[in-house]
Amino acid sequence: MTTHPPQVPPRDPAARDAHPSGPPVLDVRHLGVRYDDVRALDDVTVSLRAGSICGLIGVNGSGKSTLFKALMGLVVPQEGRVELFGDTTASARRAGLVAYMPQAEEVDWTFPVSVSDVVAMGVYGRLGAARRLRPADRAAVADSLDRVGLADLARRQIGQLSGGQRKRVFIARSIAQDARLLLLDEPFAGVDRSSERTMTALLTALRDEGRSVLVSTHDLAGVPAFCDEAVLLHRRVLAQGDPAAVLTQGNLARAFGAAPPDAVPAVPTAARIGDS
Ligand SMILES: Nc1ncnc2c1ncn2[C@@H]1O[C@H](COP(=O)(O)OP(=O)(O)OP(=O)(O)O)[C@@H](O)[C@H]1O
Repeated sequence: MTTHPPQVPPRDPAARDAHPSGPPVLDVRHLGVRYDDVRALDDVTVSLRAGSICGLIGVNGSGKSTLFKALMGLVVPQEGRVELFGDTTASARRAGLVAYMPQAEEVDWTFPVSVSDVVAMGVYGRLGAARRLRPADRAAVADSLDRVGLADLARRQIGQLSGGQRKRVFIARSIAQDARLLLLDEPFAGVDRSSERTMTALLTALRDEGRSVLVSTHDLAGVPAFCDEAVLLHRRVLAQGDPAAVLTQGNLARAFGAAPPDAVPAVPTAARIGDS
């Protein structure tokens, strides 16, 4: 049983206006990443301003996960540079400014930690040498779990949660951390429509607080309503900007080989794109 599932908030332009565009929170210039002879990213230039949600779209193998890993310093690019909040990734991570949710299969869910332990990892960075949770830290953990509707599951082992609940635990951890930039690699993969709606509502609320989100997704039809910006990736950036301008038939045809007829934004039903 979960508690207090967040409601889908209406889009609030006033809240967006409270966070005018300033310096980018994420600034990637001419990034190139190779794995031996596989060129995963080539001359990728992307930026994201504060208080916006950017959808990262591309077929399997187009380089989305590699981009997240390069942003987190988990792969070393051969070309170009990454700046987060005008500084290096290492500095942004040390300052707790950035949180990363890898794809589910990259996480060891059998690790013997509770839901609450995982969320508490978000506050460890700001603890002193003793690394002991203070009352305020425990309150931050509890509040974060409550916010994602998982307070009742705090003591459960992380592997005993459903796929959608696990994703919400990661979001709770980033809330406890007070991260300003969330990097989410396919958070909607394998979750049902209701859980997806719960998560998009949460992320929209976090965006309205001025946080920024880069999120990879195969749910093209959901992008225009959910995202402020979109990036279409196919090893290179094929298009970026306003979702309606990015998700054109022509751009989708370039990204997916042929534009999937049910994947264009005008179609109300959600469409998921598999391997090309
Ligand atoms: N560790 C690795 N070693 C060698 N090649 C890799 C490695 N990781 C990824 N690749 C290759 O790099 C390219 C980009 O992979 P990446 O995982 O970034 O794509 P993706 O867009 O995230 O795919 P998906 O949607 O399937 O998650 C692919 O050709 C992939 O096979």
